[in-house]
Amino acid sequence: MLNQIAEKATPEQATLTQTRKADHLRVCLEEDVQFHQTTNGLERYRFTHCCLPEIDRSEIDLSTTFFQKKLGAPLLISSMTGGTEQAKMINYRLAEIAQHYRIAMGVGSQRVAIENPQVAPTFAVRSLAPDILLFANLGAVQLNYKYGIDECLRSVDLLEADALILHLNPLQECIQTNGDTNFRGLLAKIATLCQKLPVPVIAKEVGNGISAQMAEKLIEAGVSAIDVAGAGGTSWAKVESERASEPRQRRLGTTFANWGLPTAECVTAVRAISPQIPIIASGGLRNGLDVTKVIALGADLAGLAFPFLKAAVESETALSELVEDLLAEMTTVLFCTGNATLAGLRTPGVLERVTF
Ligand SMILES: NC(=O)C1=CN([C@@H]2O[C@H](COP(=O)(O)OP(=O)(O)OC[C@H]3O[C@@H](n4cnc5c(N)ncnc54)[C@H](OP(=O)(O)O)[C@@H]3O)[C@@H](O)[C@H]2O)C=CC1
Ligand SMILES: Cc1cc2nc3c(=O)[nH]c(=O)nc-3n(C[C@H](O)[C@H](O)[C@H](O)COP(=O)(O)O)c2cc1C
Ligand SMILES: C=C(C)CCOP(=O)(O)OP(=O)(O)O
Ligand SMILES: [Mg+2]
Repeated sequence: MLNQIAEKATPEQATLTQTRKADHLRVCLEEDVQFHQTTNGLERYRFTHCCLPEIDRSEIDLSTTFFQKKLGAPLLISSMTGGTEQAKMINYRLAEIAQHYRIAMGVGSQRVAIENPQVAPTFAVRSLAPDILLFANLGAVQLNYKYGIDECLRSVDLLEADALILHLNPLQECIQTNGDTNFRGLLAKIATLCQKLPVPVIAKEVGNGISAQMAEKLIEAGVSAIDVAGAGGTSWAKVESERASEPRQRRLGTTFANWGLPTAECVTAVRAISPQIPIIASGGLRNGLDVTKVIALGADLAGLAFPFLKAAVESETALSELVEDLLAEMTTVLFCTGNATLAGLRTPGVLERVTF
């Protein structure tokens, strides 16, 4: 086992990965790395206001199911962190809030724990959140860098996860110092993994979006859900640009700062090619109005990363206030569109494209 690890990561590499994890938290929290020119696209949609809802607001039900698990609301704390002491504190706080409100949660890439098993406890949140829908996370590209079913299984087992998220981040790896940019032949490897892994595989971008064409290929390969992670929120070209020490590499990041497919476009396009595939919408969702809009557009779950990070580092109170605000906003949308449940949001005419 130790030989196997040594073969896949030198101690230097393991330390570099841990430093990168710390950098990602610091840069996201301290620098402005959000998209500005490119938006999530949801401003193009408006709910049709209902002046006479004929329902009691207190009876509105936000619950839903995803992968056969019941959730209190269609919310996911998107994959973010692990591998450092600060990451551990963040993951533990996130897990406690997820358990309290019965919402879904992902952890950050577990590559850092494959390279250095000592940091595995920074991810191990299952005991704090025994009932939640919990997602493991690895980069798909690692399948081209000696990772296979064993590393995927170890990541899933560490969390007792309900599914494995494979992140697809070609732009980020281009800007990242020594990024992993051999993406050749990955679709076939993803297909093999989907067959062998005992839990579902979810394909996820990191903020540049998944097109209908690529979603079709991933579904064909056997993934059980798509997290579009579109443009409009955290820009990973900006994050890696901030980390880069070489001026020309920084420039590459700023040139591509606004690259990607807006989240709203991804959700509508992916839903159009597959009526059944479970869709997670994420990328730039910042309030309960955004969440209900993506549900109305055809998503099954809505993921938020940066807002949960900001609240988690602030306090447990900030985290519960964030969730309470999201729930109040979602409830208000249901009430003011005359719907008692989320299903009603997909009724034709409830969400309209703004035409003027
Ligand atoms: N984005 C980056 O990381 C960096 C960008 N640049 C350069 O800056 C220019 C624009 O960069 P680009 O990334 O494409 O665009 P940005 O996403 O940075 O900005 C686009 C627009 O958003 C506005 N904006 C920027 N920051 C904020 C903020 N914190 N809150 C609200 N609005 C904001 C700007 O308005 P306003 O003009 O009023 O600021 C601008 O109109 C380019 O020439 C780029 O090369 C250079 C270094 C880094
Ligand atoms: C600090 C931080 C670390 C992240 N790390 C990961 C990761 O390890 N794996 C992954 O799939 N996505 C990762 N993401 C990306 C988010 O899951 C999400 O796709 C992206 O940030 C867009 O969502 P947002 O606009 O709500 O932040 C990370 C995001 C943040 C803020
Ligand atoms: C941070 C995001 C958005 C995705 C993963 O980034 P990394 O490229 O640092 O992840 P690993 O190589 O450690 O898997
Ligand atoms: Mg990587």
